[in-house]
Amino acid sequence: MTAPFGARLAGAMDRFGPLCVGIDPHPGLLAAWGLTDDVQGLRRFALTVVEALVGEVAALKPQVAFFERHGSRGIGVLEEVLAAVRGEATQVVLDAKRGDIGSTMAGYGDAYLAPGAPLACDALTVSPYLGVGALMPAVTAAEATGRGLFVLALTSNPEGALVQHATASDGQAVAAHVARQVAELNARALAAAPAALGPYGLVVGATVGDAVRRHGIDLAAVRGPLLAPGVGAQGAGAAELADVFGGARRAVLASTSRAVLDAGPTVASLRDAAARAVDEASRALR
Ligand SMILES: O=C(O)c1cc(=O)[nH]c(=O)n1[C@@H]1O[C@H](COP(=O)(O)O)[C@@H](O)[C@H]1O
Repeated sequence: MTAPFGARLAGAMDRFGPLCVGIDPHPGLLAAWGLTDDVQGLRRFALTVVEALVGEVAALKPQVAFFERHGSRGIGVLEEVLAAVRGEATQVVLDAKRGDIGSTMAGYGDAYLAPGAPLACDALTVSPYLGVGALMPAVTAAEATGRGLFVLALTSNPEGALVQHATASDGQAVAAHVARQVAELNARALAAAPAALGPYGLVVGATVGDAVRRHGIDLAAVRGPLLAPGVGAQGAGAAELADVFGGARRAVLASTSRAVLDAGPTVASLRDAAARAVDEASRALR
């Protein structure tokens, strides 16, 4: 790979605007598209989204659960999706939210971040709730291959607050610690290879209200991309994006799945819906 993930993503955001579209083949969406809830339907759905949106949006984000529910052949379709987007300007964020003890994280690093891995992606979503430090083998794997990670900090679902807003022994919120530790990873990576964005991002839902301000989290100091799900089906829009991210908004990659996927099954209608979502995100985050 030529440039590291943060530089590739920054380039794609400059070119296509600050939008990531999720590939979430829910059974209800397969039915709405007139597809069967099986591997054939899954394949048609996912490859139609790829055909419609590669070269149109900054990132695509396949959600592994909707591939895994079809077993090994569903994973085979995920491999096809990743192969179809690999090397394109549109980046692939694989949404697997992996998080485990360090020795197991090395296995996830091999699965998703190693060169030549069938499931290799540009960046992987990871969960820090076994400790940000436990993610280090994945950081090492990402660093070796110019890939990236998105670490969950403030998730878009209301249930996340109990854990993420909890106060650690030093009086800081758990999410603030996650942000600080990811900022340290980026500072190290950017010292070695300067770029517009570091390779380690945070996930901060567009639905989190004033949580960033309330917990004194300095998102700009992270110097990495801020993946903002919750746009569309979960209720957030332009106003919420502008409000949650404030001065860090230039680093935001707004993320939406159902709000665009609902427009299928045609390539043209998906492109139109994505173009409208790109416009809305661009205006909110300008
Ligand atoms: O990591 C994610 O992408 C993610 C984090 C989060 O805090 N909230 C969240 O909704 N997501 C994912 O983003 C997608 C949201 O889908 P829609 O609600 O249809 O836009 C789903 O695939 C979720 O798993």
